[in-house]
Amino acid sequence: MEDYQKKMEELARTLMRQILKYLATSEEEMNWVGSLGGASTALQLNSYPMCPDPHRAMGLAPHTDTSLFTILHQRTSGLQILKEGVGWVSVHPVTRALVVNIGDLLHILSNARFPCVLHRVVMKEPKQRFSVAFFYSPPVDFHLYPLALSSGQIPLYRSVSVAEYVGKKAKNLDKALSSIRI
Ligand SMILES: O=C(O)CCC(=O)C(=O)O
Ligand SMILES: [Fe+2]
Repeated sequence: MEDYQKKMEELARTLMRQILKYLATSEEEMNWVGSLGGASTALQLNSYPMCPDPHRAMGLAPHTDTSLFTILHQRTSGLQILKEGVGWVSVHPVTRALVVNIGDLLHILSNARFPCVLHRVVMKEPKQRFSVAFFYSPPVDFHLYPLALSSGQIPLYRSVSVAEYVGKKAKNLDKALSSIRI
């Protein structure tokens, strides 16, 4: 497990660097990743027991993750994401592939260019489900705000510390993002 967490930390840092490059973040703002050496990470093992009548079983209620992003390992079906204009779409496991779910903090940081994804777990099959979620976030005292705005682009969100945002999310799950909207 420790080894897996270390590998995920390396992967998350690489991904974060690529995302910031894609967003055309300035040199100064890029230093931000350096400071993510002290990123806050968590590994969560999820188990969804088998239910003989899957129609009566609830997996995981719809939510967005509070992280920058979450790297998910899954071997059985059940995960669904909400696709705008389409509805709930299943994300089936692919051998040797990981799923990356964008969370609220990257949504804010990227000024909604990397939108967070609403997802849930449904237990349609009479089969136990396991998943391993690696949450990648800045340190709790970190203040984040929309980065890499070109001239004329307006920030959609005000600056917020990770701790403040986590508090808002705990109080008001689905209204946290809109509560910091400018
Ligand atoms: O089990 C899953 O695939 C979803 C887990 C998840 O969304 C979470 O832990 O936040
Ligand atoms: Fe999640």
